[in-house]
Amino acid sequence: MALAVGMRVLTRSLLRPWVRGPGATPGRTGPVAGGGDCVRCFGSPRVLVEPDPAAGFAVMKMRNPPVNSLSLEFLTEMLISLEKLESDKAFHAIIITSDCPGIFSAGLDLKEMCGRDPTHYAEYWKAVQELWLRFYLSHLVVISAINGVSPAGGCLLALSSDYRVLADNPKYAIGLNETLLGIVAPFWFKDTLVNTVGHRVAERALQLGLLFPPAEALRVGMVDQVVPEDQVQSAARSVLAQWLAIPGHARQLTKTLMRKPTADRLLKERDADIQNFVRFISRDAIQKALRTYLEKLKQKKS
Ligand SMILES: CCCC/C=C/CC(=O)SCCNC(=O)CCNC(=O)[C@H](O)C(C)(C)COP(=O)(O)OP(=O)(O)OC[C@H]1O[C@@H](n2cnc3c(N)ncnc32)[C@H](O)[C@@H]1OP(=O)(O)O
Repeated sequence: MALAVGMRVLTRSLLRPWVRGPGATPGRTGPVAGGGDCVRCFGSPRVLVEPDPAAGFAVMKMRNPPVNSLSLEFLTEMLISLEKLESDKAFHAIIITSDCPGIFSAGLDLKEMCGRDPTHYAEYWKAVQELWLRFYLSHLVVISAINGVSPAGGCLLALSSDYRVLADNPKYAIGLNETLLGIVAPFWFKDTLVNTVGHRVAERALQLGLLFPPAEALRVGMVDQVVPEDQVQSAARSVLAQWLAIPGHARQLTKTLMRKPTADRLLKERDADIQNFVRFISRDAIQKALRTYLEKLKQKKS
């Protein structure tokens, strides 16, 4: 409920210029790759959308510095931008990438899961579920141009897309590392990974909390392509051409056929999954583990 209200308010306040249409008042302007201003860009404080309606796609850039952690506000803004693009017939695809150097996304925001009350945990988890459901089932082609490290929730976001291009930098590891934090990836994180890399690879990766460097990620099928760092965006654009050449209705129905059973598992148990999360995350031992982990991240600097 709170999420729905939040989304309505944000939609009205942040995206109005685009709602009037690309031919009318331009949206927010900003620098784009290759120089110049992007007169049609729109978005919100944490999500910049660079639309190319003539080519049928938009680039969604995550910019929630320093690490694109998926806070409640950030999740909400991403959902709004996705909804906007989905409801505009000019768009058939999005490329999701990061505006934070070296980081695709650090995953769920640990501060949303630490030292808060059960109502907050429930609201947050519902937003996390919603993000996954919407990206996983989007009728748009979703390509991830992964230009940084992407642990846990960052990896889940990438796994929810249809195709993943990863920059070839040994620092850009990707994986579901929840066990390293002393927490357990929920069944729908696990299902998404199994659907991508198969049962055996997922079983080992999940138990050990493995973060795969690019060559390994490619080998196990966690990503589809590894390219030199300066070619991630162009490679994502190139691959889009192949996806967009397929008749849209056939591709969309096939995507639904492949993914709906996995999404339905969560949809059927959504409230129970929220209750489980709230119970689990509220435990003293889990709160202590998260605090210790956050502390370790801070100490790393000194
Ligand atoms: C049933 C329960 C299931 C719950 C499922 C959870 C899934 C998740 O996604 S849990 C989150 C898992 N994420 C991680 O383990 C990543 C943690 N972060 C890192 O490893 C590193 O930050 C990085 C490799 C992403 C980046 O390293 P870098 O050296 O560039 O930056 P840092 O100095 O480490 O961080 C800067 C700043 O950001 C804070 N931060 C980092 N990650 C998170 C996060 N996930 N949530 C909130 N805040 C985060 C970090 O503490 C630093 O903060 P300060 O500047 O205040 O010290």
